[in-house]
Amino acid sequence: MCPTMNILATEKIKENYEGKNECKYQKGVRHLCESGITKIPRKYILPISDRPLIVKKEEKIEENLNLPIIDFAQLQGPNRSQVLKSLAKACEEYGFFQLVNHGIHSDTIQHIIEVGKKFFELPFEERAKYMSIDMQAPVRVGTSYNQNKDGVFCWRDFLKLSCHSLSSDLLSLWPSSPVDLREAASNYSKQAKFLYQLLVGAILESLGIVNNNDSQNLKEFEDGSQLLVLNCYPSCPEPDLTLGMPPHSDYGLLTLLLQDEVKGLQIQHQGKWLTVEPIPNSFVVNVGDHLEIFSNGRYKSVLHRVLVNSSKSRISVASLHSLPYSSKIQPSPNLINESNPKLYKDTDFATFLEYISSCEHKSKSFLESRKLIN
Ligand SMILES: O=C(O)CCC(=O)C(=O)O
Ligand SMILES: [Fe+2]
Repeated sequence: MCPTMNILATEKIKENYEGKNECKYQKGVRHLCESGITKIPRKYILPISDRPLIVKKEEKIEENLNLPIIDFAQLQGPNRSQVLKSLAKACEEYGFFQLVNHGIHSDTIQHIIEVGKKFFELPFEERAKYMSIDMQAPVRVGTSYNQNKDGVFCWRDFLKLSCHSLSSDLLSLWPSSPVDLREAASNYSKQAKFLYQLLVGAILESLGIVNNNDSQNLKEFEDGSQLLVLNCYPSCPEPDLTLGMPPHSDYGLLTLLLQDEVKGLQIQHQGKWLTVEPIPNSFVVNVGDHLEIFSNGRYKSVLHRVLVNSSKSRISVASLHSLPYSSKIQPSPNLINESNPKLYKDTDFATFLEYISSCEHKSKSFLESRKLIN
């Protein structure tokens, strides 16, 4: 064989090999781990500058963050105005808070986490029935952040369930295994939605927006979209080379996040990545891009990411809430005046979907693209 032919043949073999591997990675991290790996494949290795700095326990300089705590029971009682001030401060300074005494029973919380664990333990073929690369599919099992576009994959598998109008038609599309998934997820999502509605009312009040005829129809905030995302981060043999989720902000108004007892969530605060300490049965609540836009930049949609670890897998359940898919999202006219000019372009859900499906994940790029002044 002449040397050129030799090079071409080698290239072809390499292409085939990589093509085959690409296909393997699309099947998710659990599937990959089931083959008994001891090193992570190149596909998951981040460039050095994007890798997390994982601090060993013995070194004791890990930076943990106690997020502001909002006591939901207090918010509903005579101290409401005081709690609203703390809520506003948390949304301005951190974009995050932990919500305690929220009234959702710990059994409901444990049930959805258990069901999540069981789902990801199902045989690959069972989970694969729900795999789809269509970002708008009402039920979607997938991997990484945006598996259609990500150059480097992240160490996450997920199940996304659209919860818009929990009709029996919609529920029949949800996974039938584990047997109690539909019941646990619909029960949980209804309660999370109710909590969100009360919270978003408090957020609007904290912004000084009251329900009057001049303001956007506030019903839109309550009757909007909801997406439940069950995240599974399997234990990882080389956690310092990859991430469970890359730095990102959430697109919606508010995200209510449950995490199990394994830590991993980090938020960016004053230029540092700080680990959020899990509080059992509490929610981590964060401001999304739509709320930053609506509040004309007063409340911050903050970058966060997820670390993985070598000994434990981790489950989290995010309930993402926003306006109805067809609504326009714009800075509230109530918050704009001569000294506070409009800072963001109007947007809608379709624009967001178009943006994320058309570019590789680049941290806060969607929100940045909506800014009028950079
Ligand atoms: O798993 C976590 O702690 C965070 C998940 C997250 O950021 C998301 O689902 O958007
Ligand atoms: Fe997130």
